[in-house]
Amino acid sequence: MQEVTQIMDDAAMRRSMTRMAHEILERNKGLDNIVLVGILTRGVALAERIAAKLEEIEGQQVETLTLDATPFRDDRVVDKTTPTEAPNLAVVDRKVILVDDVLYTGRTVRAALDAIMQAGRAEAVQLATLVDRGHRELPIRPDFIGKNVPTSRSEQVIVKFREVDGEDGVWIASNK
Ligand SMILES: O=P(O)(O)OC[C@H]1O[C@H](OP(=O)(O)OP(=O)(O)O)[C@H](O)[C@@H]1O
Ligand SMILES: O=c1cc[nH]c(=O)[nH]1
Repeated sequence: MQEVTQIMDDAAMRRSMTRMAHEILERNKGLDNIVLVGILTRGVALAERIAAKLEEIEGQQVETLTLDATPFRDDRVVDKTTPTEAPNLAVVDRKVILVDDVLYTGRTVRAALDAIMQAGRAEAVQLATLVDRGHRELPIRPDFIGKNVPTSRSEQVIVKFREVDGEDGVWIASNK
């Protein structure tokens, strides 16, 4: 039987995203030259939420770009016979904040970093995630974390965003 437990409601998510926005501003001393790059699917929703919060706090717009890291993955079947095209992302000389909803093995972020490098040389790349659930397979560590959630590998973290899923919240699903 699957047991599903909610660990963040919409208010908790909102508070975490607000804190992350403040941390981004503090670390970067403002928003100059910053671009948020959201990884499909829910990283994009998170990036847009954080961008809206940054704008609310600073009164300055921040650009949000969308990245599909799938062609750059090393752990799912992709066509290796044709070279992967560099994504059309304006990152050259900008401070990129890579955004994803869950950080687990780190393989999605590795693929995203590969995509960003191919798009051009960013001034810096920082990583923001709503949930860090551990179990990294690569030396990747987030700069901005909504919530650290210790998990076992058999569990699943489910993040929902209103824009994508019709509601906001985070759940852990485990098989009992
Ligand atoms: O650190 P990792 O082990 O790579 O796992 C994290 C990734 O897994 C989920 O994406 P998923 O692959 O389910 O795609 P989706 O967001 O498009 O549903 C999540 O949104 C992260 O992108
Ligand atoms: O538990 C997990 C692992 C990877 N990606 C998710 O969205 N949840």
